[in-house]
Amino acid sequence: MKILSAAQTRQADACTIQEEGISSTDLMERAAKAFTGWFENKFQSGTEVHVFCGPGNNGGDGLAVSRLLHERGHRVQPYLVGDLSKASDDFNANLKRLPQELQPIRVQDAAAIPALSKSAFIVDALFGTGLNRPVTGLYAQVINSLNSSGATIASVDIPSGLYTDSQTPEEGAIIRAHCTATFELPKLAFLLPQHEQFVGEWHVVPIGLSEEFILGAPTNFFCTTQEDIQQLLKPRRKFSHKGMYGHALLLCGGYGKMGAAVLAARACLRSGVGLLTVQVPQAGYSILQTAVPEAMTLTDKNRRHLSELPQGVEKYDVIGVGPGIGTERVTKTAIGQLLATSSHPLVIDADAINLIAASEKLKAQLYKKKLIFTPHPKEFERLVGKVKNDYDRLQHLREFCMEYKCYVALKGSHTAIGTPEGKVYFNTTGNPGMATGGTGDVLTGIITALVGQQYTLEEACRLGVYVHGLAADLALQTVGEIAMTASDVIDHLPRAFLHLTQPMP
Ligand SMILES: NC(=O)C1=CN([C@@H]2O[C@H](COP(=O)(O)OP(=O)(O)OC[C@H]3O[C@@H](n4cnc5c(N)ncnc54)[C@H](OP(=O)(O)O)[C@@H]3O)[C@@H](O)[C@H]2O)[C@@H](O)CC1
Ligand SMILES: [K+]
Repeated sequence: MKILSAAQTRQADACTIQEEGISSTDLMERAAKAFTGWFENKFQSGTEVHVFCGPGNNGGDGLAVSRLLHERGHRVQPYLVGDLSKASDDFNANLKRLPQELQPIRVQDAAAIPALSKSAFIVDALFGTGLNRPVTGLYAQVINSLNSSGATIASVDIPSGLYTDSQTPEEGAIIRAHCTATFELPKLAFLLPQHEQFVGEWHVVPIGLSEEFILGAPTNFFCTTQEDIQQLLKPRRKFSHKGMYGHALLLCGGYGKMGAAVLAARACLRSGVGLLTVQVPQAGYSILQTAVPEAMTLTDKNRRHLSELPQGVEKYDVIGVGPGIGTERVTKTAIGQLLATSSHPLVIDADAINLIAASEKLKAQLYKKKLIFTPHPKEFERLVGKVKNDYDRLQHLREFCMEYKCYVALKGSHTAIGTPEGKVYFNTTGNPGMATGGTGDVLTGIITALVGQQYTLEEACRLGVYVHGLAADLALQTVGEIAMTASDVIDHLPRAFLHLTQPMP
């Protein structure tokens, strides 16, 4: 699913109106109906709803939503905030459509801002994608007052005051919504961790914008949906054997961190790899053989750390490296050898990233390789330097991937996968239960297995990240967020793959 800019969203709006031969008020009615349907589904009927409308079309949506909720039996109070001399045509059209018994309250100065109780429901329709400067003055006072009321806030399209696709200036007030229903496509701002407190839980509500326009609109940003993933997934062939699903090598584990190797290996095997060999320091031999009997185990000459590559390293289809390996000098040398000699796709995680980030010599060896990096934000900053904010991080992600022609799965609530073409795919599965030691090792194992099965590097990243999050979402139902461990994620990989191979409803 594409993510469009605010300007493109306006164009999509205009294009739809022209294509369908409808008026902009008709499209607004569609949007308001979609929002109202979502709102009623989410909250019980008969609730008292306070709808705050700004002067533009977002405010127009608010007025139409007020009328529709009123018709559905809710107690509704619309508010018209600020100077309405410049109100949009569709705002005015919907103001006229308000029934007699719905008298809007004008809020033209701070004294008129109502004090709302915690139990109230607020619909935030002050500003949408047409916001063109930070919100200050009376509008900011209203926003601050709504935020501090403790009432439940549902935003129309986007929390008012938040910029759709660029950094909101510090001085701008922003609604802190509990939930946001956005029209047709997700907005870039929703996918960035720095906006968690504003956007809350978000939902996309379709309003039938021109498919043709969306298809042709250029963008670098995408959200991965289940449908996208199901189209990527390759069924296993009837006349197949283990040789057809790749032989993966994992270089993982170190003294005191053998768990990382066990987790990566188990996840790799649960993700369909044909054969798996794991090379661990000598101290890990019995651990691996006992914990993961399906894997073949090789031992390093070093007792505690990775220090060498196995013989015949060319025979593997893919190599996953990093979980639990530490940053010893001997390990750095081995990583250097791997980068210098290997022509295989490499999945690089954890301390392998840290070692590369700290060495210009290793970095210089990254060119012309088939590489996937799976850093968390701290590891990513070690690679690219300090970032100023989440938009800056995205820009660094794109630049790094374009420079080294590599893939980076930058882990987070919406893991962002950067590609050599400068595209970014945001993931849509996963939950806070995954914020626990070892889940990253699991992801390394999954992606390594998928590359081994001949998925392209891009497919392996998108599918791997998605199924990793989906397994955690399925685990949520039995273990919950607090108790979730990385092993729970592995244990739910079978159900996650099954879920993806079942036909869409
Ligand atoms: N696209 C779609 O698919 C559909 C979109 N729809 C809806 O339309 C929304 C976009 O509407 P929009 O373009 O009228 O912009 P909106 O956000 O209401 O604000 C613009 C107004 O605010 C003003 N203004 C701006 N910044 C300001 C500030 N900081 N402080 C103070 N004033 C400020 C600006 O006036 P200015 O002073 O700049 O002249 C102008 O009056 C969209 O989010 C969705 O809800 C649906 O109805 C149908 C399908
Ligand atoms: K809004």
